[in-house]
Amino acid sequence: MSVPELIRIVSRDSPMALAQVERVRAELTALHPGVRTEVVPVKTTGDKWMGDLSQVEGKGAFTKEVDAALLAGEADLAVHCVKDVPADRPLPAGTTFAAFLKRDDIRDALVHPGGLTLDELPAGTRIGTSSVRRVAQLAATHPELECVPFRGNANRRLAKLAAGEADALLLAVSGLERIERQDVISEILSPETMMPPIGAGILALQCRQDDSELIDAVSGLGDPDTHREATAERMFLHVLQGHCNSPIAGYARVDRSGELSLRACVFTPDGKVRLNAHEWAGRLDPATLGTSVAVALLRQGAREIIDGIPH
Ligand SMILES: NCc1[nH]cc(CCC(=O)O)c1CC(=O)O
Repeated sequence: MSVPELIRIVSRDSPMALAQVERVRAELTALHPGVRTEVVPVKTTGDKWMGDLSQVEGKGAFTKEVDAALLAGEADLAVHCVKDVPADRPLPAGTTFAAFLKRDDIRDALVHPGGLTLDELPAGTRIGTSSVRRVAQLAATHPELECVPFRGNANRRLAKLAAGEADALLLAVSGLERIERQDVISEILSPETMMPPIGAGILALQCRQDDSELIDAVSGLGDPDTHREATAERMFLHVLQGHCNSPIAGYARVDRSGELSLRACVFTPDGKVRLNAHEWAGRLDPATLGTSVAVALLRQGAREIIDGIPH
C-alpha cells in the first residue's frame, strides 16, 4: 500500500478536539511508521458563538469550517465527533467517511463539586446545560432541578462551573476522558437514566472522496462494530429529520454475539412525552435498522412532536 508522506489533519482547536487529533496521530503512526502528520487547527462558528445555536446555522456549526479546509485542500484528513456531524443531510459533496474509530464511553456524567449524585441534588440545584436532550430528560426524571443555558467547550464549562455560574454540569464521559478530567465526575449516568446522543463517543475520519491513497491508508484505523453502530444511528437521524431544538436520543450496540440493536427516543422539550423504540437488526443491514427504528417513532407521532418545537 502506498501511504502519503505527509497527512495534514484539520480539526476544531478546542483542547478536546486537539486530544482527539493526538489519538489519530498515534494510531496512524502505529499503523504506518514513518508517516508525517501536521495539525491544522480551525475555529468554528460553534466555538465562537456563545448564544443559542439555532440562531447561527445550528447543526453544522462545529463542522462547517473544518469541511471547508478539507475541500479547499488546506488539509487532507478531518477528525470529527460523529455527534457533531449533521445527519439530516448528506456529508458535504466531495467528502466521505474513511473510518470510524473504536467507540469510547457513550454515557453522560454528572459533575458536582460537592460529589453528590443526581438523586441526591437538592431542589433548585442549577444544572448548566444547553442541550435540549439533557434538559428534556432531566425535566422528566428530576423536575425539581433547574437547567441554566451553558455553552462553550468542556474546559470552559468546567471553568464557568468553578466560577459559580451553575451548581453542577452534565458532560460526556468520553469528552472528560479526552481532556483528562475524569477526576471531576461525581456520577456516571446509565444510558437508561440519560439516553446519549446519536454518535456519542465516536470519532470519524473524513477525507476528500477522490483521495483514494489516503482513504486506503486510514481505513485500517476503523473499527467494524463501531462502523455498524454509527451507520444505524446516523440513518435513524437522517430518516427522522430532526432540527437543532429537537430532543432526540439513542444508541446502537453490537452485543457479544455480534447482534446489532438500536434503541432511540424522541421527547417533548418538557420531557412529558417520550416515544421509545428498540429493535434488533436480525437480517437487516445497519442502515435499514436505522430506518426501521425511525419509522417506528414516526408511527408514534414523532413528526408532530419535532415539527411542533420552535426552531
Ligand atoms: N457538543 C460538544 C461535544 N461534542 C462531542 C462531545 C463529547 C464527546 C463525544 O461524544 O464524542 C461533546 C461534549 C459533551 O457533550 O459533553
